[in-house]
Amino acid sequence: MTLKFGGLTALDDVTFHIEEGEILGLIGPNGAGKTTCFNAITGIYGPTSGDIRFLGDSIAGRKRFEITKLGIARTFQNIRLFRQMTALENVLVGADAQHSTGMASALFRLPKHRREEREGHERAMELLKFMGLTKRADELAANLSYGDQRRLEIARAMATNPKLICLDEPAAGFNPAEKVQLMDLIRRVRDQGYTVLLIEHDMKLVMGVTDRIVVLEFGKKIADGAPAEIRDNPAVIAAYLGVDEEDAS
Ligand SMILES: Nc1ncnc2c1ncn2[C@@H]1O[C@H](COP(=O)(O)OP(=O)(O)OP(=O)(O)O)[C@@H](O)[C@H]1O
Repeated sequence: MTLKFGGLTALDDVTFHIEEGEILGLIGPNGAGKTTCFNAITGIYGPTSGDIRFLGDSIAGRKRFEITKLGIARTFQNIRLFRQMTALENVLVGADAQHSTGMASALFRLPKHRREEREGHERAMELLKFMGLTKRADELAANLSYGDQRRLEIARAMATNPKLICLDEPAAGFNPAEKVQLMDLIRRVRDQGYTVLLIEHDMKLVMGVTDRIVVLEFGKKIADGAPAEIRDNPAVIAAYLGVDEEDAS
């Protein structure tokens, strides 16, 4: 796809694919187009030209809720939780995206709606448990620690029952020990049957957790391969020269 903002080409004829069940890393220096890619995949922007296909369907330019229903979920670089809702309620909002019953059955509390509500609650508690947040279920999201908020965002994304989950810099602000835990968590997410697309600046984390990596620079794809190939790729090394030591390590 190509995606332009006025005169600026944020994505220039970028092509890549994601295999079912893989953890794909999307990396590149600041401004390379990674978040724009996520925004196009999740329906925030439509591509200027080209196409995005998901399980055989074109999703380019579709509405966000349609894309969620088709099975793509995401987290954001800057945490976007409902801060005045509890952890559990945040996850329930995610689960609501998949409810098949509408307003009328909610108003009249029809049996199917009640069943969906009960199942949604059970699933939300399972997800909180998976994230190690069971004890935080009734706390306001705003009062959770930073790490717990990041994990809650992932739980909320998983609650929409996606096939593909897109994580935008999930390790931002984490210390090394938290990053190791996050790598383990991302692997466990994949092992539960989800496909994972990951934007991350921390090279150690990306190299350690992904099956394959796509590298963008100035809106163009400059490499696509296994972590070991990417690490030794001269174009990638050149793209990263001059960035912070932490990003390059
Ligand atoms: N809504 C927008 N309007 C105009 N320009 C935008 C918009 N969103 C992104 N851009 C521009 O598109 C380019 C790619 O930005 P993008 O945020 O996708 O990069 P990124 O690789 O995610 O960077 P970072 O690692 O800093 O998050 C940048 O030049 C950015 O300024």
